[in-house]
Order: sequence, then C-alpha cells, then structure tokens
Amino acid sequence: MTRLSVNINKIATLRNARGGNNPDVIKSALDCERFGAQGITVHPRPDERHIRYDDVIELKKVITTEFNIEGYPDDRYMELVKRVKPAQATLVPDGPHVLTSNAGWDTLAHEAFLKEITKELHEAGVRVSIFVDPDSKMVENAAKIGADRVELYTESYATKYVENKENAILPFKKAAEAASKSGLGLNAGHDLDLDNLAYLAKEIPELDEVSIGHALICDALYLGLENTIQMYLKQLKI
Ligand SMILES: CC(=O)[C@@H](O)[C@H](O)COP(=O)(O)O
Ligand SMILES: NCC(=O)COP(=O)(O)O
Repeated sequence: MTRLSVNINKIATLRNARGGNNPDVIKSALDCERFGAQGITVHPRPDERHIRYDDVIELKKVITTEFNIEGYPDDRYMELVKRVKPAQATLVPDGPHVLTSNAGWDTLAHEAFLKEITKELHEAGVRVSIFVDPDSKMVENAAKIGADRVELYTESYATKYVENKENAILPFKKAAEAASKSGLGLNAGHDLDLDNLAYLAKEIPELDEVSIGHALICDALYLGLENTIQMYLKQLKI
C-alpha cells in the first residue's frame, strides 16, 4: 500500500508569519504521526521562508516515522542531510528563488553531478530519491545514477486531471513502468489532493509513497488535521 508522508512546510509558513512558535512545527509533526501519517517531509529552502535548517535538526530528534528531506543538493543541504541522516533525501533541481518546485531533474544532463551526490548520501546511509518529470528516459537514467527511487513530479497530473483523468495519468503509468523495470522504488508528489489522489493510487499500485503538503494543510484548516489525515489514508486504500 502507498504510504503517506505529510509535508509540514506550510505549518512553518504560518508559524513564521508572526515570528513566534505558533503553530509549533515539532508538535504538529508528532500530531501528524499520531493521526496516522507514515512519514514527515520537509523542504528547507535557502531563504528559510518556511522550514528552517534548525527545525530539521530538532525534528530528527523526535520523529519516529520516515523522515524525508527534500531540496537542491548544495553544500548547505548536503551538510544538513549528512548530519541529520534522514531515511530519505529527495533531490530537487530548484533554483534558490523559485516560488515552489516547478520541474524534475534532467538526469542525463546532470548525470555526473547526481552520481557524485548520490554516492555521498549513500555513504551517509541515506536513501536517495530523484525528483523527475514523468519521462521514462529520465527515470531510467536515475537508475543508472544509482538512485534508490524516483519521485514523479505530479503537477501536470493534478492540472490535467480536472479535464481528463485518463489522459492525465498516461505518462505517469509509463514512467512507473520504467521505474519498476529499472528496479527503482516509486514516490510521487506535488499538488496531490483529496480529488486526484485515489485515482493515482488506484492506477499506479506500485507507488511506494506520496508526499503531500499544500492541499492537506489547507484542507486541515477546514476539516481538522486528524480528520484530514484519515481521509487521505482512505483515498490510498484500494
Ligand atoms: C519537491 C516538491 O514537489 C515540492 O512540492 C516541495 O516539496 C514543496 O515545496 P514548497 O512547500 O516550498 O512549495
Ligand atoms: N514532494 C511533494 C511534497 O512534498 C508536497 O508537495 P505539495 O503537496 O505541497 O504540492
């Protein structure tokens, strides 16, 4: 069954808005776990506009489910991940000033760089997932690089789902097949929500994990966090 990792970036966005500690990011992570989340995801960005590098260090001390740290593998990210040793590092090609993640890696063009980074993370005992668009060539080359998993960037699925879900899922099914043939584990994320999640999980049963933040935290404002996590988990039961 597909596991749900809750991305808590947006809780930190809210906290940072007032400069205090409300909502408490650490408590929120523990509550997500208590309510059934099977992992916690964070994506510290260089400007620390939501999750701060210090949050990541504190979170690691208390989290008991899988900890996933996403980010561009610059020196600061690598130092943090090697120190914290999460279950998984998800490598994302974001420039420092992007509003949010907006593309997957070109694993051919950046093969040598990603190979070196993957090797360093493996030496630190961290599982490596590479964020890619649903493109079989990019997936296959992630396997050549030595990654353990790929995370499929689902923004295009979420956008197209509204018009035509059968078309929206097609490239993702092909990419999932390429991952499976290449011996890679499979994650997915970005803009997944209560409308589009169940269909993704049903059509791609080999999906190991989804990481969901923005929509889940927005829904939680209306529905309450415990109730929201139960509803997401229900979407994953196929
Ligand atoms: C890697 C990815 O898919 C992103 O969704 C990211 O984790 C979210 O980052 P922000 O919370 O900064 O938009
Ligand atoms: N890897 C995707 C993620 O962590 C959350 O993306 P989103 O749900 O905030 O779009």
